[in-house]
Amino acid sequence: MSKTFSKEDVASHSKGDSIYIIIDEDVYDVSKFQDEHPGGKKILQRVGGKDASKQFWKYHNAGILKKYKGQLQIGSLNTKKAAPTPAPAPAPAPKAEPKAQAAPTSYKPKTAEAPQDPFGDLIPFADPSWYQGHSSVYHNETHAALREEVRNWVETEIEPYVTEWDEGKEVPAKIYKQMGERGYLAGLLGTAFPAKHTPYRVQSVPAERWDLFHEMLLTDELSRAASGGLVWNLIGGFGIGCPPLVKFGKKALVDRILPGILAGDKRICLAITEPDAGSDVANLGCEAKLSEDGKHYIVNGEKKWITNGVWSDYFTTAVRTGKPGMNGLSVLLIEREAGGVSTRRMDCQGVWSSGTTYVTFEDVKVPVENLIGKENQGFKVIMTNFNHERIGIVIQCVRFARVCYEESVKYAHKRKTFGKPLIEHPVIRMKLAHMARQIEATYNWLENIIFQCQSMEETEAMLKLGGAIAGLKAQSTQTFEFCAREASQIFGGLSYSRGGQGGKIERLYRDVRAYAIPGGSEEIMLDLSMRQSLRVHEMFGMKL
Ligand code: HEM
Repeated sequence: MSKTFSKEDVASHSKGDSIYIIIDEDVYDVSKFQDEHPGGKKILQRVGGKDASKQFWKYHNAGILKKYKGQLQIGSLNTKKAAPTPAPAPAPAPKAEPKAQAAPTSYKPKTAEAPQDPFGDLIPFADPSWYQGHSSVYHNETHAALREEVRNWVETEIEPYVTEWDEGKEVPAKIYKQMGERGYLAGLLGTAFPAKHTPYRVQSVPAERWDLFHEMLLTDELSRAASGGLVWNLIGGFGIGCPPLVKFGKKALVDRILPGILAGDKRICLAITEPDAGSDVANLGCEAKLSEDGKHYIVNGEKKWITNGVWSDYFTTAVRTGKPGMNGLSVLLIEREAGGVSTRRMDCQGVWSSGTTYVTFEDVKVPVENLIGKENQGFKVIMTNFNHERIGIVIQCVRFARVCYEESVKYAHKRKTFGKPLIEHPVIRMKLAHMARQIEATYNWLENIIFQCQSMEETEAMLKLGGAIAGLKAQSTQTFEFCAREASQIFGGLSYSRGGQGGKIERLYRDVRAYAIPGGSEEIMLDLSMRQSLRVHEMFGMKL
C-alpha cells in the first residue's frame, strides 16, 4: 500500500462513479462499494473526496476497517507520518528490595511470577489484571506468549468474519483444521500435552510446559471473538467428547483414532442428553445390548442438543447396558461409519454456528473394544468429565461478560446523549461498575479453581472441587447474563438489530441461555454446590 495522494488528488474523486474518501489519513476507493454499502450510497457520496474519519467512527467499529481494508484501501495521504513505533510498555513496577532496617512486616510469597509486560488495550477490567502489568502467582512468560499468539490469530483470521459465519450457521472447515495444526486441539484435553499422539505443537509453549492455565487462556482468547457458536464449533464437541476417550479408552482404540482427531481431520462429540433426560443423567434410556457372540453392542436410541453432532465422525455416547439408575450406564465410542447413525441439525435460539444436533441410533453395531471405561461404570466417566466441561463454560462466560463490558466502555466514550458522552452519565458508570465487580470476582475464583485442579489428582479433584465448580458455573452464567443485559441497555437499539456496532452484544445476548442451561442448569448447579460440598466435608470431619 505504498501509493500516496495529496488532499487535492482525493478531492478530485468526489462524485459519480469515482469516489475516494479519507479515513485516518488512509485513502479508500469506494466507487464500486457505494452500491453495496449497508449504510446507503448517498451517505458515502456526501463525503466523497473528503476526510470522513469522524463520520466513519461514529457509525462503525474497528472490525469493519480490518475486514474491508484489503479490498478498498488504495493508499495514504502524502502528509501521513510513518506509524510511530509503539511507546515502550510501562515498565513493571520494580520488585521492592527488602529494606535492611525495616521490620519484617510484609511477607512476599516466593511463588509470585514476575509481572508480564502490559498487553491489550489497557481498559481497566476489560482484560484480567495480569494483562495489565500486575503480578500473578499463576501466569508466567509462556502464558504471556500464548495470549499474544492466540489473540493475533483471532483478530486477523476469525473476528472479522464471525458475524458472517454465525448467520451462515457454519465455520469454514479450514479454521478447525488450523486448530489441529496449531496444536490447540491437543492442548484442550485437561491433561498433559499428548505429544505421543500428535506431531503438532503449540508454537509459543513447549509441550512439557503445557498446563491448565494455558488451556484456560486458549479458551479465553478464542472467546474474545464474541460468539458462543464459534467457540462451540471449534472446541464444544471436542472439549467434552475427547477427554473420556483419552482418559478411559483402550490403548488400541486411542492409538487408532486419536491422531486423526488431534490433527483436526476427524471430529468427535459427546452424546449424553436425550429428549427426555438432561441434568438427570442417571435416567438415560439409550440402550446398548450385547450381541450373542459377545463381540458387539447393538445401540438403539435418541440423543438431543448434541453440539457438533452434524459434523462428527465419532460420538462418545452414554448408553444403558444394565439395570435402571446410575449403576447401569456405560460409555461407548460410536463411529458414524458403522451405519445406523442419523443426524439432523436443530434450530436454536443461540450458538448458531455450533451445529446443535438431534441424533438417532438405529441398530448400530459397536465393537466391545469401543467401550470407554468399564461396563456399567459409565457414571464415573460422565461425572469426571463434567468438571472439565463446566470449567470450559465458566472461562467462556467470563470472557463474554468482559466483551460486553469492553464494548460498552468503548461505546460509552464515543456516543453522546444530552450533550455529553454516555460515560459522563453516572447511571452508565454505575452499570459498568456492577459489571466489572462481578467479572473480577468470577475470574479470581476461576483462577483459584484451576490452580486447585492442577494441584490435585483427578479423583480427588472430582470429589473436593465438584461442589465449588458447580457453584462457579452458576456464578459465571449469571454474570454473563447480567453483563449482556446491561450492555444491551447501554447500546440501546444498536444491540437490538443484528450486526453493526452492537452486533457482538446482540449475538451474545442470544447465546446466554446456551450457557445457563446445558452442562447443568443454574438451579441444579447451585443446589449441587451445597449438597456435594456438605457431603464431602462431612467425610473430612466437618464440625457443626
Ligand atoms: C471504508 C468505508 C466504509 C465501509 C467499509 C463501510 C462499511 C459499512 C458496513 C459493513 C456497515 C454495516 C454495519 C456494520 O457492520 O457496522 C455500514 C453501515 C453504515 N455506514 Fe458505513 N462504511 C464505510 C464508510 C462510511 C462512511 C464514511 C459513513 C458516513 C459518512 C458511513 C455510514 C454508515 C451508516 C450510517 C451505517 C448504518 C449504521 C447503523 O445501522 O446504525 N459509512 N458501513
